[in-house]
Amino acid sequence: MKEGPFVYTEWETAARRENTASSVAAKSAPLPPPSSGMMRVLSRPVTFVTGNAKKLEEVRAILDNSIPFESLKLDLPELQGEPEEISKEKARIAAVKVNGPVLVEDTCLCFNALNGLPGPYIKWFLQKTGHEGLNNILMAYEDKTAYAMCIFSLALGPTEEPITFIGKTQGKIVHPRGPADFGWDPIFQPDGYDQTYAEMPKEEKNKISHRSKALAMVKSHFAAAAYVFQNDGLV
Ligand SMILES: O=P(O)(O)OP(=O)(O)OP(=O)(O)OC[C@H]1O[C@@H](n2cnc3c(O)ncnc32)[C@H](O)[C@@H]1O
Ligand SMILES: [Mg+2]
Repeated sequence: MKEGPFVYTEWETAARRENTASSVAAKSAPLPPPSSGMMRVLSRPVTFVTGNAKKLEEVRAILDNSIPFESLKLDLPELQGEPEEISKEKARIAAVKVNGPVLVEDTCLCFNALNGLPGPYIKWFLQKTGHEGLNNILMAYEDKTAYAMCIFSLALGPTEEPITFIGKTQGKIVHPRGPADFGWDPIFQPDGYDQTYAEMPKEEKNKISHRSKALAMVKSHFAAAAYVFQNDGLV
């Protein structure tokens, strides 16, 4: 089947609307010429590639079957650089491995006192210093504010430029409270709440989280692009 261009125009509008409404940023690759109205056919559902079972759990709950996707547990390399570039490169690598459309996600925890660090390196900071260590780093600063950022990158194939979707939730770093079953959830208290992510019921976190804001944009993109799946999304 012949592949047509993306329907980007409407999505761009939707993205700007979202942006104003919720301070969520969406960025795309340089846009191709306006759509001729042809639909983009994907040979199969998008593969969400992650090595993190907790992320997958949240993505499943938030998407709730709104986008046909399958998942693949694969530990992709932890890259260095600016968060958006890391996420895009991750998508390129995943698309080559899967040889098809992929969605990947990179999560950052950014301390304002440290101009955004640890950011994409939070995984190592958490592993090496733990929740208390992360608090100790901030002892040198008055400013305990931080934001959680999630960057999804969608690559429709191994040679295609990934599109990114960014969701942010503002909050502050606190001493750990609540179950320690997902990353830095116990030390992140979102603005407007007196509970940490870890203390909140899952459904509540999924309503306001960095991940749900980014996924709202992914959903808008899929709705506007109206991709057609050759096998109707059934694998
Ligand atoms: O395979 P991938 O998808 O890369 O999964 P990962 O566990 O390596 O994840 P990242 O590279 O994005 O690193 C982010 C770190 O932040 C943690 N993390 C991700 N999302 C989180 C969330 O919503 N709440 C708390 N911790 C989170 C995660 O466990 C990692 O330690
Ligand atoms: Mg990773």
